[in-house]
Amino acid sequence: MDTSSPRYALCVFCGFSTGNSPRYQQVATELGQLLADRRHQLVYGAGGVGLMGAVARGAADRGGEILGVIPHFLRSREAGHHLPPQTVVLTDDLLDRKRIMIERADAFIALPGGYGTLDEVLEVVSMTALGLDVGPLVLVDVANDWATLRDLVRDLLGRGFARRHDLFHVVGSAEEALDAVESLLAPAVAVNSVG
Ligand SMILES: C/C(=C\CNc1ncnc2c1ncn2[C@@H]1O[C@H](COP(=O)(O)O)[C@@H](O)[C@H]1O)CO
Repeated sequence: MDTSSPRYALCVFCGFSTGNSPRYQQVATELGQLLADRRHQLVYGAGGVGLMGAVARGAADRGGEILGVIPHFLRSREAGHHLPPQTVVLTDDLLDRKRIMIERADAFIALPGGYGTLDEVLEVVSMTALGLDVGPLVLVDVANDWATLRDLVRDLLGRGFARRHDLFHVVGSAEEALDAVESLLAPAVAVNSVG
């Protein structure tokens, strides 16, 4: 087995703030560490602050491979003082950043965040709803963070403005998130396969 190349490129969306509880940073760090331990590449928004920084430092501490994608205008604002080593792709704007992160990823994991995170999550949700196979999306609940999104989906379904309810998965820990994406990405094994 080739152990040098990453297994999957996993894009993590999350806030450039830390949130109101230390638990958010703990989970973000753990996600970065586990992602690297399991030999996945981290694709993310190239930030060194907030949860973005915590995920990246977690991955870097364990020798993980990191691809950061960020527009020129955000680079100094979101780099902070503890940006770990990574390959950086500079983009002209936020739309290009989002497109490149989505193109480069096999699957998506979202931690809690603000408007930017919500925008990225909804981009993947709406692309999947349109039948574009961008990869599975797993949301990590740290403190019931995704309840309002689930309520919104229920509301859209109830009012006849959405048809699919299976556009993302919600889990309760970093480990469950990685278990979920790995099983969703694993090639199906044919029941009658030999060897
Ligand atoms: C696509 C455009 C506006 C929509 N807003 C955003 N789109 C993509 N990324 C964004 C947007 N606003 C902030 N961001 C970045 O997301 C990261 C996480 O931010 P959060 O708000 O803490 O969740 C961070 O890098 C933000 O800069 C305009 O064309």
